Amino acid sequence: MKNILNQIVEQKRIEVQQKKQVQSIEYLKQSIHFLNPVRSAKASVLDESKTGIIAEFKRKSPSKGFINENAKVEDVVLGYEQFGASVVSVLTDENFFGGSIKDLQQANEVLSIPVLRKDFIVDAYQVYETKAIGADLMLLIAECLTKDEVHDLAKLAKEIGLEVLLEIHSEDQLEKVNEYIDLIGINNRNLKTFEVDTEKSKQILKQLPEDLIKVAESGISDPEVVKDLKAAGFQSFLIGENFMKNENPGKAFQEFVNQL
Ligand SMILES: O=P(O)(O)OC[C@@H](O)[C@@H](O)c1c[nH]c2ccccc12
Repeated sequence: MKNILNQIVEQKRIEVQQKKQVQSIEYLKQSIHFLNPVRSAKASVLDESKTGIIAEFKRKSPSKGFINENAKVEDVVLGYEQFGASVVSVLTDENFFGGSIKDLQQANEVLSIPVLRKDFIVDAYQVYETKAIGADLMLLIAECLTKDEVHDLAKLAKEIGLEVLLEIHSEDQLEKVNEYIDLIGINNRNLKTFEVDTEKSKQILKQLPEDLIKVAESGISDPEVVKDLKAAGFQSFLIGENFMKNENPGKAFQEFVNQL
């Protein structure tokens, strides 16, 4: 049986082919020349006046179903920013996460802090698109890409002025890290089985290159876990559902941060 990640990537490739028919890659390339330079996520995460948290806007997920279907982007992300988020992550995948490019653009318009495009990037077209919609950095998921694909997509991202977060969840994916990666995320959640294991993330952390910003991703709902991961050496924490499951995610974020 196919796991969820394979299904998502298969669907994504079809989606990208369809998009290319509607708007050519040349058109996207031209439109990015007029954009502002990126707000650096690396710098924002290291900024001591902020929390190091990458707070996520996520309406639904394959593991949980609907979390907060009708949340208003501006309200949520402004709450995140106001109470000390370093970066805001916005899901743009529609089929599996209920997100959209529009959600990201709306977040981007109101925020001063950097915006991460959270999607399944498998094609150069999506890298240009990420820049064209105004995101500051993009996610690459090691599990869905070969070493060469990670290299080529990350290199292109850097060339057009995007930062790159590479997500891994096992030691053997470390070989996919290259000089174009700015932040490395260790996913506590196995995307195939949905199990969460922060102890394993701490083990992998020990083997990461010194100069990369280290992000612990997924399944975090307890401020004590953030403290523990920080003590282990993580500089940043990607948290979504724990905030989004509340009617007022910005307020939930504030309450969480007060306990750090
Ligand atoms: O909602 P959580 O458990 O706090 O997790 C956030 C984030 O890490 C998760 O959404 C995520 C991590 N890697 C991904 C890859 C694609 C889509 C989503 C994700």
